[in-house]
Amino acid sequence: MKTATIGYPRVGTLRELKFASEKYFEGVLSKAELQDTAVLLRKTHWQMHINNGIDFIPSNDFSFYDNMLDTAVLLNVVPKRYSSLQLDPLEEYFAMARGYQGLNGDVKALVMKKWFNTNYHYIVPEIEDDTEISLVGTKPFDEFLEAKKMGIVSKPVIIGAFTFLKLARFTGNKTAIDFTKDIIVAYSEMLKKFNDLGAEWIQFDEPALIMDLTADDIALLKKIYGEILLAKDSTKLLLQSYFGDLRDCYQEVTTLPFDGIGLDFIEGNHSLELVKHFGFPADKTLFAGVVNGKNIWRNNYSQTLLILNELKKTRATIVLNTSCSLLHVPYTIKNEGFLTDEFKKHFAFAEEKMGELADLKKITASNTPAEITEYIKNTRLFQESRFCTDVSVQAAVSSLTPEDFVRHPAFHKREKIQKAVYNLPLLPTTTIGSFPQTAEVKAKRSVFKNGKITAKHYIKFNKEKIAECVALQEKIGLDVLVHGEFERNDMVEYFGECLNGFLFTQKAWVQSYGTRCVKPPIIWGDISRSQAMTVDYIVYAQSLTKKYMKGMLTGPVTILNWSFPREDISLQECALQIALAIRQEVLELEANGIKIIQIDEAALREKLPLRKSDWHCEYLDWAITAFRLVHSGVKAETQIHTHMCYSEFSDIIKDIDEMDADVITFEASRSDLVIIDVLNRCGFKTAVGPGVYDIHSPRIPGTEEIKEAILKMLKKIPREKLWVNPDCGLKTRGNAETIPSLQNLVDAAQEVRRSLQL
Ligand SMILES: CN1c2c(nc(N)[nH]c2=O)NC[C@@H]1CNc1ccc(C(=O)N[C@@H](CCC(=O)N[C@@H](CCC(=O)N[C@@H](CCC(=O)O)C(=O)O)C(=O)O)C(=O)O)cc1
Ligand SMILES: N[C@@H](CCS)C(=O)O
Ligand SMILES: [Zn+2]
Repeated sequence: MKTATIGYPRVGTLRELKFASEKYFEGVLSKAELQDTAVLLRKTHWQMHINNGIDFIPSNDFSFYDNMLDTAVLLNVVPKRYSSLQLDPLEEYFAMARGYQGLNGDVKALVMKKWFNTNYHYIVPEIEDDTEISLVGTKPFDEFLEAKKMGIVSKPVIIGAFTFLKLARFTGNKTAIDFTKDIIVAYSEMLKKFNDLGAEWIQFDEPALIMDLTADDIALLKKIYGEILLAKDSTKLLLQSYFGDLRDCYQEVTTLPFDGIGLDFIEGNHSLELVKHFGFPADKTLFAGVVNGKNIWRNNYSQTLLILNELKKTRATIVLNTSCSLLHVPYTIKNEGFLTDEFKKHFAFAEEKMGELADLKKITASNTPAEITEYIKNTRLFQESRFCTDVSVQAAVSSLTPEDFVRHPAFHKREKIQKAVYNLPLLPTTTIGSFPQTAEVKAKRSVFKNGKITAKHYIKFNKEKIAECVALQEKIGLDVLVHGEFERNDMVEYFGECLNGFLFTQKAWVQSYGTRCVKPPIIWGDISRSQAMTVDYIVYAQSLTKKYMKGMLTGPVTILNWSFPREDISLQECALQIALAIRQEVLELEANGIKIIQIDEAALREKLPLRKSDWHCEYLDWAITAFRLVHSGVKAETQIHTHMCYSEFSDIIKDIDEMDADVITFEASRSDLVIIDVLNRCGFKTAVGPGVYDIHSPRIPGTEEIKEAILKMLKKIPREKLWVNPDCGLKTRGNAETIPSLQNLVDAAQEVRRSLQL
């Protein structure tokens, strides 16, 4: 069996692309220097594939920001507000990704959304009525030729036409169907061009096919590929799915004349069943996603062989593949100096996963796989005990009763009590928690972590930052203050470091969006809290002001979803363990006089199963209850806030209300406040703070712009329920844009209060 990967990380083992891009944005690095970094990274990644003997090596998986954005540019899907800036192509590309504020104009960034059920974010292409989709770009061809120069006939990877149209946003009256003719022409030309360049295979990524599909979707799929496939010459076409199974279109896909079909046997719960039930055409190649592209635990070879043995029965050619792009895992375990081999041997990051593919190739080639050294070693690993249980934690979870998940008194009673206690102005202003993580803050943490300064020195520094932050917020005139989160490297990793049961890494970076990366902690064992994690800093921050200081925590579902989870216990069990630990922190904050506590559940929507039928049974029932467990023990007057980064929750609005928080803040500005209508229609009880400006972009929103957003919200949301805040935390921003943006926010809220005589 041959081996393949769907795509590879691109940010660089030491985040070279991040640093080069950020220097380019600052004007410190030239375009040519940025391109040099990109060339070197691509070369390195291809070489890694060669070193591991991978047969199908991807190209065009590289991106300066995001592959959906790359595809939009390739297809001439550039909204006029960007093309009219008259920037050079790379600048125009970054203007779409990050917004632009400069000599040529002032434009917001395109909408950014979660990439399926991952912590990666894509840029949403915007198709206007007069957009002319056509193949205008050259990136995939250039990168194919670049690989060819290294002697590699790579497998170009392109977002497929179906997924592109399904994820795009149509801003006028036209819909996907009005653009199919043009997109078919563009993709057919692409096929021809690759054929001329000598590509043996081309991979069209179609993750949208694993979602619930309507009859119209299936008709669209058949139309698109029925025609694109007519343009096929000798270059073979691989339809690659991932993040689930093709249960709604398996027969259509296997009937179309693709040369290869990529199926996910990790997240695709029905994939094996579909193959067994309907068969798989013996004349096609089955790219079998058997190595997990999302989690970092080692592959269990004996279990994988069971799947492969079933697949062999189809008599199709089988290629050993990852379940999705390796973009979602870190580069290599080799760089982890702090983890001992006892731990490391259980993990496989991107590079090690290629090693696993190579092992499986060797094992499957043998008539006596059980005698192959790699197989024996792997079997032993899975027989070993991992010493990761804590019986007291397990007992605490199993003794939970339904009453532990209910907060008293009920919402409306609490609302009245809190109104009387807090005496906040209408439209209270606040922020989401973090303030700019400046170079100074990161450098101080770095020297602390490297043992060059003492804990005492580090804590003193953080307290100085907190004091500055509190003074700044008072000066600006915000109503509810935050401590700024200067002590946190990340809102999840920080808690992972404080809690028992987690492992953390040094260089295991994974791209989240653009130049932003995260280092997800690893859930190794049962989770517990042995000491307070935030209380000292929050209590200190509260001591500096008469205003309310929000305690700031990350919720159990988000900690779980943004970590690498265990595979030996259920996600529900793990979420409840974390919930019990965070609950203790909530109660300790309350006992220390903190009246308002925010428990971020930024990632709650993210892991909602991609198919509606699985929402409740597989997720919401335990995710919402885990959150409720965290705050059900507080007093009526303690105000619980939560925050979600994305407003993509119209369809689970009742469940969000069921979280029973007192206030929820969320992203709304980058998605045109659509969510506000939904809140209005469904009689949402929780008070809301829909973000009035986008923090993912460096542009400074004007007071008028923010006033407009507030007034628009007030048309749909009762004034007693509306909070005014940015979209998300300010950690990625600099002080230069944060201070004027927040001042404009406060000025806007005050002007609205005056104008409406609130
Ligand atoms: C809110 N979001 C988050 C998501 N996921 C998370 N896990 N966390 C989030 O906050 N998902 C959705 C959204 C949007 N996504 C992100 C993702 C990442 C960031 C971000 O700001 N990332 C930072 C890295 C943060 C971090 O871990 N910092 C560390 C390390 C800092 C560092 O680079 N240190 C240098 C040394 C510095 C020196 O010596 O001067 C080094 O290690 O080499 C820390 O602060 O300690 C990023 O820069 O990408 C935001 C939103
Ligand atoms: N409290 C966090 C939430 C981000 S989603 C922050 O402000 O960064
Ligand atoms: Zn957020």
